[in-house]
Amino acid sequence: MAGKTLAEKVWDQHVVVRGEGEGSARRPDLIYIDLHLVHEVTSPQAFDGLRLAGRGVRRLDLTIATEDHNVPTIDIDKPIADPVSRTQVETLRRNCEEFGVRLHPMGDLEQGIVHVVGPQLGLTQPGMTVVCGDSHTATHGAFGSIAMGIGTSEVEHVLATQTLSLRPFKTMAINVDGELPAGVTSKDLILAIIAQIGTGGGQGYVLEYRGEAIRKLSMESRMTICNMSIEAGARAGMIAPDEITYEFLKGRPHAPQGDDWDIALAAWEQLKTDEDAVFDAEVHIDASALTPFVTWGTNPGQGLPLGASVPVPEEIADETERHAAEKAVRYMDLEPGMPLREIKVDTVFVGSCTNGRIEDMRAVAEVLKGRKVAEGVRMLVVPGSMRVRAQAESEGLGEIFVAAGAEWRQAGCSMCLGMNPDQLAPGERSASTSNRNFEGRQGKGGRTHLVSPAVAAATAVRGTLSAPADLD
Ligand SMILES: CC(C)[C@H](C(=O)O)[C@@H](O)C(=O)O
Ligand code: SF4
Repeated sequence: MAGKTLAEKVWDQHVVVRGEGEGSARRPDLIYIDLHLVHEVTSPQAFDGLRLAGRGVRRLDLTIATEDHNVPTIDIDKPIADPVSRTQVETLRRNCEEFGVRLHPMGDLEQGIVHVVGPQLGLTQPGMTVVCGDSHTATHGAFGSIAMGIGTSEVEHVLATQTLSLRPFKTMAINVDGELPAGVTSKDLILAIIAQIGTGGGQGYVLEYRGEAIRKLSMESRMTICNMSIEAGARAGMIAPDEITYEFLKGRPHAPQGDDWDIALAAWEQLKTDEDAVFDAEVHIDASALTPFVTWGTNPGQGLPLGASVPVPEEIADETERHAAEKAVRYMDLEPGMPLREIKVDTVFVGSCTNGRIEDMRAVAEVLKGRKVAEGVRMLVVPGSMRVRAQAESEGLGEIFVAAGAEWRQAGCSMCLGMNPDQLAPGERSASTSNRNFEGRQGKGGRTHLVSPAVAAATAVRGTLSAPADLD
Protein backbone atom coordinates (compact mmCIF):
# COMPACT_ATOMS: atom_id res chain seq x y z
CA MET A 1 0.00 0.00 0.00
CA ALA A 2 1.31 3.44 -0.93
CA GLY A 3 2.29 5.81 1.85
CA LYS A 4 0.23 8.74 2.99
CA THR A 5 0.53 12.47 2.55
CA LEU A 6 0.72 14.77 5.57
CA ALA A 7 -2.88 15.90 5.01
CA GLU A 8 -4.16 12.31 4.85
CA LYS A 9 -2.34 11.43 8.08
CA VAL A 10 -3.81 14.35 10.02
CA TRP A 11 -7.27 13.72 8.60
CA ASP A 12 -7.23 10.00 9.39
CA GLN A 13 -6.28 10.74 12.99
CA HIS A 14 -9.45 12.81 13.35
CA VAL A 15 -12.10 10.61 11.75
CA VAL A 16 -14.91 9.90 14.23
CA VAL A 17 -17.12 8.20 11.64
CA ARG A 18 -15.93 7.40 8.14
CA GLY A 19 -18.32 8.23 5.31
CA GLU A 20 -19.53 5.31 3.23
CA GLY A 21 -18.43 4.69 -0.35
CA GLU A 22 -15.14 4.99 -2.22
CA GLY A 23 -13.34 7.52 -4.39
CA SER A 24 -15.35 10.51 -5.56
CA ALA A 25 -18.58 8.86 -4.38
CA ARG A 26 -17.38 8.78 -0.76
CA ARG A 27 -19.76 10.46 1.65
CA PRO A 28 -18.46 13.09 4.11
CA ASP A 29 -16.48 11.97 7.16
CA LEU A 30 -17.34 13.15 10.65
CA ILE A 31 -14.15 14.87 11.84
CA TYR A 32 -13.13 15.85 15.35
CA ILE A 33 -12.07 19.49 15.73
CA ASP A 34 -9.14 20.38 18.01
CA LEU A 35 -9.37 24.16 17.93
CA HIS A 36 -12.27 26.47 17.15
CA LEU A 37 -11.53 30.17 16.67
CA VAL A 38 -14.39 32.65 16.80
CA HIS A 39 -14.81 36.30 15.77
CA GLU A 40 -17.67 38.79 15.71
CA VAL A 41 -18.69 38.54 12.04
CA THR A 42 -19.63 34.89 11.60
CA SER A 43 -20.70 33.88 15.10
CA PRO A 44 -23.94 35.75 16.00
CA GLN A 45 -26.37 33.39 14.23
CA ALA A 46 -24.43 30.37 15.45
CA PHE A 47 -24.91 31.43 19.07
CA ASP A 48 -28.57 32.24 18.32
CA GLY A 49 -28.97 28.70 16.99
CA LEU A 50 -27.51 27.22 20.17
CA ARG A 51 -29.81 29.35 22.28
CA LEU A 52 -32.88 28.29 20.31
CA ALA A 53 -31.97 24.63 20.61
CA GLY A 54 -31.16 24.97 24.31
CA ARG A 55 -27.59 23.77 23.74
CA GLY A 56 -24.30 24.88 25.24
CA VAL A 57 -20.75 24.94 23.89
CA ARG A 58 -19.38 21.40 24.09
CA ARG A 59 -15.66 22.12 24.49
CA LEU A 60 -15.07 25.53 26.00
CA ASP A 61 -11.42 24.56 26.43
CA LEU A 62 -11.02 24.26 22.65
CA THR A 63 -12.91 27.45 21.79
CA ILE A 64 -11.55 31.00 21.84
CA ALA A 65 -12.88 34.31 20.54
CA THR A 66 -11.37 37.66 19.66
CA GLU A 67 -12.59 40.96 18.22
CA ASP A 68 -10.93 41.87 14.94
CA HIS A 69 -12.98 42.77 11.84
CA ASN A 70 -15.16 45.55 13.18
CA VAL A 71 -12.80 47.20 15.62
CA PRO A 72 -11.36 50.67 15.06
CA THR A 73 -7.57 50.97 15.32
CA ILE A 74 -7.49 54.40 16.96
CA ASP A 75 -9.39 55.74 19.98
CA ILE A 76 -10.15 52.22 21.11
CA ASP A 77 -11.14 53.46 24.55
CA LYS A 78 -14.10 55.31 23.04
CA PRO A 79 -17.39 53.61 22.08
CA ILE A 80 -17.40 52.28 18.50
CA ALA A 81 -19.01 55.01 16.39
CA ASP A 82 -20.48 52.88 13.60
CA PRO A 83 -23.73 51.28 14.88
CA VAL A 84 -23.38 48.07 12.85
CA SER A 85 -19.82 47.45 14.05
CA ARG A 86 -20.76 48.34 17.61
CA THR A 87 -23.64 45.83 17.57
CA GLN A 88 -21.39 43.08 16.17
CA VAL A 89 -18.78 43.56 18.88
CA GLU A 90 -21.31 43.92 21.69
CA THR A 91 -23.14 40.82 20.50
CA LEU A 92 -19.93 38.79 20.59
CA ARG A 93 -19.24 40.02 24.12
CA ARG A 94 -22.75 39.08 25.27
CA ASN A 95 -22.60 35.66 23.61
CA CYS A 96 -19.19 34.82 25.03
CA GLU A 97 -20.31 35.83 28.47
CA GLU A 98 -23.55 33.84 28.30
CA PHE A 99 -21.91 30.67 26.93
CA GLY A 100 -18.67 30.97 28.89
CA VAL A 101 -16.37 31.33 25.86
CA ARG A 102 -12.94 32.86 26.46
CA LEU A 103 -12.83 36.25 24.71
CA HIS A 104 -10.04 38.72 24.11
CA PRO A 105 -11.75 42.08 23.72
CA MET A 106 -10.35 45.36 22.41
CA GLY A 107 -7.61 46.68 24.62
CA ASP A 108 -6.59 43.22 25.88
CA LEU A 109 -2.96 42.24 25.27
CA GLU A 110 -4.07 39.03 23.50
CA GLN A 111 -6.64 40.77 21.29
CA GLY A 112 -5.98 40.84 17.58
CA ILE A 113 -6.73 39.16 14.28
CA VAL A 114 -7.94 35.65 15.01
CA HIS A 115 -5.23 34.07 12.81
CA VAL A 116 -2.47 35.97 14.55
CA VAL A 117 -3.80 35.28 18.05
CA GLY A 118 -4.09 31.44 17.78
CA PRO A 119 -0.44 30.81 16.82
CA GLN A 120 0.87 33.48 19.16
CA LEU A 121 -0.74 31.80 22.16
CA GLY A 122 0.59 28.41 21.11
CA LEU A 123 -2.98 27.20 20.60
CA THR A 124 -2.29 26.21 16.99
CA GLN A 125 -0.13 23.06 16.99
CA PRO A 126 1.06 20.45 14.50
CA GLY A 127 -1.38 17.72 13.52
CA MET A 128 -4.48 19.53 14.71
CA THR A 129 -7.74 20.21 12.97
CA VAL A 130 -8.47 23.93 13.24
CA VAL A 131 -11.62 25.70 12.08
CA CYS A 132 -12.99 29.23 12.16
CA GLY A 133 -15.85 30.98 10.42
CA ASP A 134 -13.27 32.71 8.27
CA SER A 135 -11.71 31.85 4.95
CA HIS A 136 -8.15 32.69 6.00
CA THR A 137 -8.10 29.95 8.61
CA ALA A 138 -5.69 28.25 6.20
CA THR A 139 -3.00 30.33 7.94
CA HIS A 140 -2.76 27.75 10.75
CA GLY A 141 -1.76 25.06 8.23
CA ALA A 142 1.76 26.47 8.51
CA PHE A 143 2.09 24.32 11.66
CA GLY A 144 1.17 21.12 9.84
CA SER A 145 -2.46 21.22 10.87
CA ILE A 146 -5.54 20.94 8.68
CA ALA A 147 -7.07 24.38 9.02
CA MET A 148 -10.25 25.30 7.20
CA GLY A 149 -12.66 28.16 6.94
CA ILE A 150 -16.28 27.22 7.66
CA GLY A 151 -19.72 28.85 7.33
CA THR A 152 -21.93 30.13 10.14
CA SER A 153 -24.12 26.99 10.28
CA GLU A 154 -20.96 24.91 10.63
CA VAL A 155 -19.76 27.24 13.38
CA GLU A 156 -22.92 26.34 15.26
CA HIS A 157 -22.33 22.62 14.63
CA VAL A 158 -18.78 22.81 15.98
CA LEU A 159 -19.83 24.86 19.00
CA ALA A 160 -22.47 22.25 19.81
CA THR A 161 -20.61 19.02 19.02
CA GLN A 162 -16.90 19.78 18.44
CA THR A 163 -17.20 17.79 15.21
CA LEU A 164 -17.86 18.60 11.59
CA SER A 165 -19.05 16.66 8.61
CA LEU A 166 -16.41 17.22 5.92
CA ARG A 167 -16.02 16.02 2.36
CA PRO A 168 -12.82 14.16 1.57
CA PHE A 169 -10.30 16.22 -0.38
CA LYS A 170 -7.66 15.82 -3.07
CA THR A 171 -4.00 16.54 -2.40
CA MET A 172 -1.67 18.83 -4.34
CA ALA A 173 2.06 19.26 -3.78
CA ILE A 174 3.42 22.73 -4.42
CA ASN A 175 7.12 22.01 -4.82
CA VAL A 176 9.16 25.15 -4.37
CA ASP A 177 12.58 24.29 -5.76
CA GLY A 178 15.79 26.25 -5.17
CA GLU A 179 16.27 29.19 -2.82
CA LEU A 180 14.54 32.54 -2.68
CA PRO A 181 16.99 35.28 -3.77
CA ALA A 182 17.83 38.03 -1.27
CA GLY A 183 15.05 40.64 -1.13
CA VAL A 184 12.38 38.17 -2.23
CA THR A 185 9.90 37.18 0.46
CA SER A 186 7.26 34.56 1.09
CA LYS A 187 4.59 37.07 0.01
CA ASP A 188 6.24 37.38 -3.39
CA LEU A 189 6.36 33.59 -3.56
CA ILE A 190 2.68 33.02 -2.78
CA LEU A 191 1.61 35.77 -5.20
CA ALA A 192 3.71 34.07 -7.89
CA ILE A 193 2.21 30.66 -7.05
CA ILE A 194 -1.34 32.01 -7.35
CA ALA A 195 -0.48 33.76 -10.63
CA GLN A 196 0.80 30.41 -11.90
CA ILE A 197 -2.02 28.07 -10.81
CA GLY A 198 -4.84 30.64 -10.93
CA THR A 199 -7.50 31.64 -8.39
CA GLY A 200 -9.35 28.37 -9.09
CA GLY A 201 -6.24 26.19 -9.39
CA GLY A 202 -6.48 24.78 -5.89
CA GLN A 203 -10.19 23.97 -5.95
CA GLY A 204 -11.00 20.77 -4.04
CA TYR A 205 -7.38 20.35 -2.93
CA VAL A 206 -5.44 20.60 0.26
CA LEU A 207 -2.11 22.09 -0.80
CA GLU A 208 1.17 21.02 0.76
CA TYR A 209 3.99 23.51 0.26
CA ARG A 210 7.28 21.65 0.11
CA GLY A 211 10.89 21.97 -0.93
CA GLU A 212 14.10 23.69 0.05
CA ALA A 213 12.78 27.25 -0.07
CA ILE A 214 9.88 26.40 2.24
CA ARG A 215 12.08 24.59 4.78
CA LYS A 216 14.19 27.72 5.17
CA LEU A 217 11.25 30.03 5.94
CA SER A 218 10.40 31.31 9.42
CA MET A 219 7.00 30.44 10.89
CA GLU A 220 5.77 33.97 10.16
CA SER A 221 6.69 33.58 6.49
CA ARG A 222 5.13 30.13 6.34
CA MET A 223 1.90 31.55 7.76
CA THR A 224 1.89 34.21 5.02
CA ILE A 225 2.00 31.45 2.41
CA CYS A 226 -0.61 29.16 3.94
CA ASN A 227 -2.86 32.17 4.60
CA MET A 228 -3.31 32.80 0.89
CA SER A 229 -4.07 29.18 -0.07
CA ILE A 230 -7.72 30.17 -0.16
CA GLU A 231 -6.90 32.79 -2.83
CA ALA A 232 -5.94 29.87 -5.08
CA GLY A 233 -9.34 28.33 -4.29
CA ALA A 234 -7.85 25.58 -2.09
CA ARG A 235 -9.62 24.07 0.90
CA ALA A 236 -6.48 24.38 3.00
CA GLY A 237 -2.71 24.74 2.77
CA MET A 238 -0.12 23.03 4.94
CA ILE A 239 3.58 22.80 5.66
CA ALA A 240 5.10 19.84 7.50
CA PRO A 241 6.36 20.76 10.98
CA ASP A 242 10.10 20.80 11.65
CA GLU A 243 12.67 22.32 14.03
CA ILE A 244 11.58 25.84 13.04
CA THR A 245 8.01 24.98 14.03
CA TYR A 246 9.02 23.47 17.37
CA GLU A 247 11.31 26.39 18.14
CA PHE A 248 8.44 28.84 17.51
CA LEU A 249 6.05 26.88 19.72
CA LYS A 250 8.24 26.04 22.68
CA GLY A 251 7.37 28.03 25.78
CA ARG A 252 4.22 29.63 24.39
CA PRO A 253 1.36 29.77 26.91
CA HIS A 254 -0.60 26.82 25.46
CA ALA A 255 2.28 24.73 24.13
CA PRO A 256 2.78 21.41 25.92
CA GLN A 257 5.25 21.59 28.82
CA GLY A 258 7.71 19.18 30.45
CA ASP A 259 7.07 15.51 29.64
CA ASP A 260 4.03 16.47 27.59
CA TRP A 261 6.34 18.39 25.26
CA ASP A 262 8.46 15.29 24.60
CA ILE A 263 5.37 13.17 23.98
CA ALA A 264 3.95 15.78 21.61
CA LEU A 265 7.26 16.14 19.80
CA ALA A 266 7.49 12.40 19.16
CA ALA A 267 4.01 12.51 17.57
CA TRP A 268 4.73 15.67 15.58
CA GLU A 269 7.87 14.15 14.08
CA GLN A 270 5.68 11.58 12.31
CA LEU A 271 3.81 14.34 10.52
CA LYS A 272 5.44 14.26 7.11
CA THR A 273 4.39 12.98 3.76
CA ASP A 274 5.76 9.46 3.24
CA GLU A 275 8.41 9.06 0.52
CA ASP A 276 6.15 6.78 -1.49
CA ALA A 277 2.94 8.80 -1.04
CA VAL A 278 1.26 9.96 -4.22
CA PHE A 279 -0.32 13.41 -4.56
CA ASP A 280 -3.35 13.85 -6.82
CA ALA A 281 -1.53 16.77 -8.46
CA GLU A 282 1.93 18.32 -8.37
CA VAL A 283 3.14 21.79 -9.28
CA HIS A 284 6.73 23.02 -9.48
CA ILE A 285 7.94 26.55 -9.04
CA ASP A 286 11.54 27.77 -9.24
CA ALA A 287 12.13 30.03 -6.22
CA SER A 288 15.55 31.16 -7.44
CA ALA A 289 13.99 32.83 -10.50
CA LEU A 290 11.60 35.02 -8.46
CA THR A 291 11.73 38.79 -7.93
CA PRO A 292 9.35 41.02 -5.91
CA PHE A 293 5.82 40.37 -7.12
CA VAL A 294 2.80 42.70 -7.13
CA THR A 295 -0.77 42.55 -8.38
CA TRP A 296 -2.07 44.90 -11.07
CA GLY A 297 -5.64 43.57 -11.27
CA THR A 298 -8.70 42.79 -9.19
CA ASN A 299 -8.03 39.22 -8.13
CA PRO A 300 -4.96 37.82 -6.36
CA GLY A 301 -3.99 35.81 -9.46
CA GLN A 302 -3.54 38.95 -11.55
CA GLY A 303 0.04 39.55 -10.47
CA LEU A 304 3.41 40.08 -12.15
CA PRO A 305 7.03 40.75 -11.22
CA LEU A 306 7.47 44.37 -10.16
CA GLY A 307 9.80 44.91 -13.15
CA ALA A 308 7.00 44.03 -15.62
CA SER A 309 4.36 46.25 -17.22
CA VAL A 310 0.56 46.39 -17.00
CA PRO A 311 -0.76 43.73 -19.41
CA VAL A 312 -2.15 44.84 -22.77
CA PRO A 313 -5.50 43.00 -22.90
CA GLU A 314 -5.55 42.78 -26.73
CA GLU A 315 -2.38 40.71 -26.57
CA ILE A 316 -3.99 38.03 -24.36
CA ALA A 317 -5.02 35.05 -26.49
CA ASP A 318 -7.43 33.38 -24.05
CA GLU A 319 -10.79 35.10 -24.37
CA THR A 320 -11.92 34.76 -20.74
CA GLU A 321 -8.59 36.03 -19.47
CA ARG A 322 -8.64 38.89 -21.97
CA HIS A 323 -12.05 40.05 -20.79
CA ALA A 324 -11.02 39.74 -17.15
CA ALA A 325 -7.88 41.79 -17.85
CA GLU A 326 -9.84 44.48 -19.74
CA LYS A 327 -12.27 44.81 -16.85
CA ALA A 328 -9.51 44.87 -14.24
CA VAL A 329 -7.35 47.41 -16.09
CA ARG A 330 -10.41 49.68 -16.42
CA TYR A 331 -11.38 49.39 -12.76
CA MET A 332 -7.79 49.91 -11.65
CA ASP A 333 -7.53 52.93 -13.98
CA LEU A 334 -4.22 51.79 -15.48
CA GLU A 335 -2.63 52.36 -18.90
CA PRO A 336 -2.02 49.02 -20.64
CA GLY A 337 1.72 48.63 -21.17
CA MET A 338 2.82 51.11 -18.48
CA PRO A 339 5.64 49.91 -16.22
CA LEU A 340 4.27 48.74 -12.86
CA ARG A 341 6.97 50.82 -11.16
CA GLU A 342 5.28 53.99 -12.46
CA ILE A 343 2.00 53.32 -10.66
CA LYS A 344 1.45 56.03 -8.05
CA VAL A 345 -0.32 55.24 -4.81
CA ASP A 346 -1.88 57.53 -2.23
CA THR A 347 -2.16 54.97 0.56
CA VAL A 348 0.06 52.23 1.92
CA PHE A 349 -1.39 49.64 4.28
CA VAL A 350 0.82 47.29 6.29
CA GLY A 351 -1.10 44.73 8.31
CA SER A 352 -3.69 41.89 8.11
CA CYS A 353 -3.45 38.19 8.93
CA THR A 354 -1.20 37.81 5.89
CA ASN A 355 1.49 40.30 6.93
CA GLY A 356 0.69 41.74 10.36
CA ARG A 357 3.21 39.75 12.41
CA ILE A 358 6.42 40.87 14.10
CA GLU A 359 8.66 39.82 11.21
CA ASP A 360 6.57 42.02 8.90
CA MET A 361 6.86 44.98 11.27
CA ARG A 362 10.64 44.50 11.33
CA ALA A 363 10.85 44.32 7.54
CA VAL A 364 8.97 47.59 7.24
CA ALA A 365 11.04 49.31 9.93
CA GLU A 366 14.25 48.25 8.23
CA VAL A 367 13.23 50.12 5.09
CA LEU A 368 11.66 53.13 6.84
CA LYS A 369 14.54 53.72 9.25
CA GLY A 370 16.01 57.15 8.52
CA ARG A 371 13.59 57.71 5.64
CA LYS A 372 10.30 59.55 5.19
CA VAL A 373 6.96 58.56 3.74
CA ALA A 374 6.55 60.48 0.45
CA GLU A 375 4.54 63.69 0.41
CA GLY A 376 0.86 63.05 -0.25
CA VAL A 377 1.07 59.39 0.78
CA ARG A 378 -0.79 58.12 3.84
CA MET A 379 0.76 55.07 5.46
CA LEU A 380 -0.99 52.89 8.05
CA VAL A 381 1.02 50.34 10.00
CA VAL A 382 -1.39 48.06 11.85
CA PRO A 383 -0.10 45.21 14.03
CA GLY A 384 -1.97 41.92 13.74
CA SER A 385 -2.35 41.75 17.51
CA MET A 386 -1.74 43.85 20.58
CA ARG A 387 1.11 41.52 21.48
CA VAL A 388 2.75 42.18 18.12
CA ARG A 389 2.32 45.87 18.86
CA ALA A 390 3.92 45.52 22.28
CA GLN A 391 6.82 43.54 20.85
CA ALA A 392 7.34 46.10 18.07
CA GLU A 393 7.29 48.87 20.67
CA SER A 394 9.88 47.10 22.80
CA GLU A 395 12.14 46.83 19.75
CA GLY A 396 11.75 50.53 19.00
CA LEU A 397 9.91 49.88 15.73
CA GLY A 398 6.92 52.05 16.62
CA GLU A 399 9.19 55.08 16.89
CA ILE A 400 10.67 54.36 13.48
CA PHE A 401 7.20 54.23 11.90
CA VAL A 402 6.12 57.47 13.53
CA ALA A 403 9.40 59.27 12.71
CA ALA A 404 8.94 58.28 9.06
CA GLY A 405 5.47 59.84 9.07
CA ALA A 406 3.40 56.64 9.18
CA GLU A 407 0.38 56.11 11.45
CA TRP A 408 1.12 53.40 14.03
CA ARG A 409 -2.18 51.86 15.04
CA GLN A 410 -3.82 49.41 17.45
CA ALA A 411 -4.56 45.82 16.38
CA GLY A 412 -7.32 44.66 14.03
CA CYS A 413 -8.18 43.70 10.46
CA SER A 414 -8.19 47.41 9.66
CA MET A 415 -7.90 48.31 5.98
CA CYS A 416 -7.75 44.68 4.85
CA LEU A 417 -11.50 45.01 4.34
CA GLY A 418 -14.09 47.77 4.59
CA MET A 419 -15.78 46.69 7.82
CA ASN A 420 -14.27 49.35 10.09
CA PRO A 421 -13.29 53.02 9.80
CA ASP A 422 -9.94 52.31 8.02
CA GLN A 423 -11.01 52.52 4.39
CA LEU A 424 -9.96 53.87 1.01
CA ALA A 425 -12.08 56.69 -0.41
CA PRO A 426 -13.54 56.15 -3.91
CA GLY A 427 -10.77 56.34 -6.50
CA GLU A 428 -7.94 56.01 -3.98
CA ARG A 429 -5.16 53.55 -4.71
CA SER A 430 -3.22 51.51 -2.18
CA ALA A 431 -0.22 49.26 -1.94
CA SER A 432 -1.41 46.74 0.63
CA THR A 433 0.17 43.79 2.41
CA SER A 434 -3.25 42.10 2.72
CA ASN A 435 -4.56 39.21 0.64
CA ARG A 436 -7.49 40.39 -1.48
CA ASN A 437 -7.59 43.05 -4.18
CA PHE A 438 -11.24 42.60 -5.17
CA GLU A 439 -13.18 45.66 -6.39
CA GLY A 440 -14.10 47.78 -3.38
CA ARG A 441 -12.44 45.42 -0.88
CA GLN A 442 -10.71 48.25 1.00
CA GLY A 443 -13.59 50.69 0.60
CA LYS A 444 -16.06 51.43 -2.18
CA GLY A 445 -14.28 52.47 -5.38
CA GLY A 446 -10.85 51.83 -3.83
CA ARG A 447 -8.05 50.21 -5.86
CA THR A 448 -5.67 47.71 -4.29
CA HIS A 449 -2.22 46.43 -5.26
CA LEU A 450 -1.13 43.45 -3.16
CA VAL A 451 2.52 43.62 -2.14
CA SER A 452 5.01 42.34 0.45
CA PRO A 453 5.86 44.41 3.55
CA ALA A 454 9.25 45.37 2.07
CA VAL A 455 7.63 46.55 -1.16
CA ALA A 456 4.94 48.38 0.83
CA ALA A 457 7.59 50.30 2.77
CA ALA A 458 9.67 51.17 -0.31
CA THR A 459 6.48 52.24 -2.09
CA ALA A 460 5.59 54.52 0.81
CA VAL A 461 8.98 56.22 0.50
CA ARG A 462 8.92 56.67 -3.29
CA GLY A 463 5.18 57.10 -3.80
CA THR A 464 5.20 54.62 -6.68
CA LEU A 465 5.29 50.81 -6.58
CA SER A 466 8.92 50.08 -5.62
CA ALA A 467 11.21 47.55 -3.99
CA PRO A 468 13.82 48.42 -1.32
CA ALA A 469 16.50 47.97 -4.02
CA ASP A 470 15.04 51.02 -5.82
CA LEU A 471 15.85 53.28 -2.86
CA ASP A 472 19.15 55.10 -2.66
C1 LIG B 1 -15.63 38.43 7.39
C2 LIG B 1 -15.05 37.07 7.08
C3 LIG B 1 -16.14 36.10 7.03
C4 LIG B 1 -14.15 37.11 5.85
C5 LIG B 1 -13.58 35.75 5.48
O1 LIG B 1 -14.19 34.71 5.59
O2 LIG B 1 -12.47 35.68 5.02
C6 LIG B 1 -13.02 38.09 6.05
O3 LIG B 1 -12.16 37.71 7.07
C7 LIG B 1 -12.27 38.29 4.76
O4 LIG B 1 -11.04 38.26 4.79
O5 LIG B 1 -12.92 38.51 3.74
S1 SF4 C 1 -7.11 40.51 8.28
FE1 SF4 C 1 -8.31 40.49 6.42
S2 SF4 C 1 -8.17 38.47 5.60
FE2 SF4 C 1 -7.51 38.37 7.71
S3 SF4 C 1 -9.32 37.80 8.83
FE3 SF4 C 1 -9.21 40.03 8.85
S4 SF4 C 1 -10.42 40.67 7.08
FE4 SF4 C 1 -10.02 38.49 6.81
